[in-house]
This record gives sequence, C-alpha cells and structure tokens, in this order.
Amino acid sequence: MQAGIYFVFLVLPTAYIFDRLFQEEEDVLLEPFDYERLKTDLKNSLYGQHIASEVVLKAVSGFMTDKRPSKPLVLSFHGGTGVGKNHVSNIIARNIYKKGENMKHVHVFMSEHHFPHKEQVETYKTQLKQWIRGNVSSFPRSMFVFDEMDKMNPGLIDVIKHYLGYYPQLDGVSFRKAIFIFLSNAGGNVINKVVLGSRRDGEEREQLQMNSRDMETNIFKDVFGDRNSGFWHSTLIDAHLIDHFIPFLPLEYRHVHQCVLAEMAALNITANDGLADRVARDMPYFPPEEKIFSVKGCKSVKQKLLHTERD
Ligand SMILES: Nc1ncnc2c1ncn2[C@@H]1O[C@H](COP(=O)(O)OP(=O)(O)OP(=O)(O)O)[C@@H](O)[C@H]1O
Repeated sequence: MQAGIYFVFLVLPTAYIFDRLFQEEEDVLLEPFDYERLKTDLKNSLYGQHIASEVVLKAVSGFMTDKRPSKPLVLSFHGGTGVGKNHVSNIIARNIYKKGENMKHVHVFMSEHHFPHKEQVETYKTQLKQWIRGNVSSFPRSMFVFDEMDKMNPGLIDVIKHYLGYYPQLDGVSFRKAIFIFLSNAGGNVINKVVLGSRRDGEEREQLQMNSRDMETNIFKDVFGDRNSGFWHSTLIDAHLIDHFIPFLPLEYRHVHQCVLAEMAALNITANDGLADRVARDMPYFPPEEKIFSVKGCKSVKQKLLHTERD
C-alpha cells in the first residue's frame, strides 16, 4: 500500500515534472515541426532521389509529430559515394533544430576517423555508451549519425543496438525521442545495377520504387553477405530495429548540373548554364560504354567549379 502511495505521490509527479522540463527545453531548441517546409526543402535541394525524399518525409514527419514515440527513429541510408546521404542528414537536422542548435545536438561519428584502432574497441565502447547516454539524458531529441557504418566494428554496433529498441527507459533514460541515422555504401552496387537495368529497359527513373526489381531484398542480401561489413555480424536487421532502409540512386549528368548551379548560388557566383555544363561534363561517368551515372555523384563539384575557368 505504502509503495503504491509513494509511486502515485512521488514518482508520477517527478516523471511529469521532468517531462514538462524536457518539453520546455525542446520548445526553445527545436523548430516547430513543419511538414510543408521539409517537403519544400527536400524538393528544392535534393536532386534525383525521389525514393529517399518520399520515405524521409514520411518517416521524419510521422516521428516528429508523435508526442510519445514507441522507439527512436532509425534510418539506414545506402548508396554510392556523393549521392546525398550526408546531405539528407543535414536537411533533416536543419528542419528539426533551430539555427545553430544542430551543432550541439547532432553527433556525427565516422568509423575510421573516430574508432581507428581495433585493439582499442573496449575503450571506444565505453566512450560511445557514455556519449549517447549522456547526450540523450540531457536532451532527448538528440540525433546521431554514423557514417561508414559498413566499416563499423561489430562491438560498437552492439553498443548502438542497445539504444534502438522499444524500451521505455534504459538506466533511467528514455531513448525513444532520439534519431539514429546510419550511412553506408553497402548495397550501393545493387542499387546501381537496378537503376542501370531499368534505364536500359527504357523505364522512367521516377517509376522506380523500393520494391522494384527486388531492390530491397537485394540490398539486404548485399548487406548481409558482405563479410567486411559490421552489419553482417550484428542483429540490427534481424531484430527489426531499423525502421527504414533507404536507397540513394546514382546521379546522372542532369543532377550533377543542378548540383553545380546550387554550388554557384552558395558561392554567390552568378548562375551560368554554360559553366555548369562544362563542370558537370568534366566529371567521370559510368558504365564505360554509356557513361550515364556520375562516379562520384556530386562530390567534389565545388572544387571542380572553383578550378574551371569562367567565360
Ligand atoms: N542528390 C543530391 N542532391 C543535391 N546535392 C547533392 C546530392 N548528392 C550530393 N550532393 C552534394 O554533394 C555533396 C556531397 O554529398 P554527400 O556528402 O551527401 O554524399 P554521400 O552520399 O554522403 O557520400 P559518401 O558515401 O562518399 O559519404 C553534398 O554536400 C551536396 O552538396
């Protein structure tokens, strides 16, 4: 009986007060979530990624408007280099946090940069646990981006996995409002093959969907089958902890051209179609016979632009 009274009079109000405090802090640090704003941002600044655009919009808006999500949002981005995986993480962040706040609440880890030495994995595990727990306990809407996930040590994947489930709390902290985004090149070859096949068959790029030509199944197979990939060792996929696998398609000349124009605007260079054309054409394309897709996506467009002579 006394325990019951204690729960009702002490624990419930304390939980309520903490909830209120976090809510007030969130109100100060977060943009009020705006579906239309995210939609427009994706439409205007992400090129050639209709599947990613659709899934991200749905997933992020569903999650951000859910006052009591049952688990953290977990997205896994797959695709070749320079096709927009980091770029979309930034778009999500700028639509969630107020200007400048994403610097504090978005935590980016790159496997080879942050966890370079295999023999120090135990230390990394402890540090990663402390980092994730510490940040989420002080700000539940924290975002964690793990780049080069395919190179992540399985021990570290196990640490991350711990926080992705449906638990109301772990050691007194709820992780349900956090966002985890995994970026990797795993599955990139499969995606490229699917897009190339569909293009050779004369299909519209925009007709491609996640389940077209068994894309989703083949991404899974590729991710599972890669012995070097940390995913292979882990149970992230088995345990259904990832909410969405999102394919990023290889970019074509027209997308690279758009990237160059966007870069010109960012650098305050007057829009110049001829220059954008020359920069985009100067990028390498594959496959060797048809030269359809940019080998590096839109990566290094800025450097190319700065080194191309203007008219
Ligand atoms: N689809 C895209 N739409 C618009 N801009 C893009 C797109 N893809 C890439 N970019 C531009 O190119 C830059 C590099 O892309 P980004 O870092 O997002 O590639 P990535 O897919 O994460 O590559 P990697 O796997 O090599 O890390 C971005 O900062 C952005 O300016």
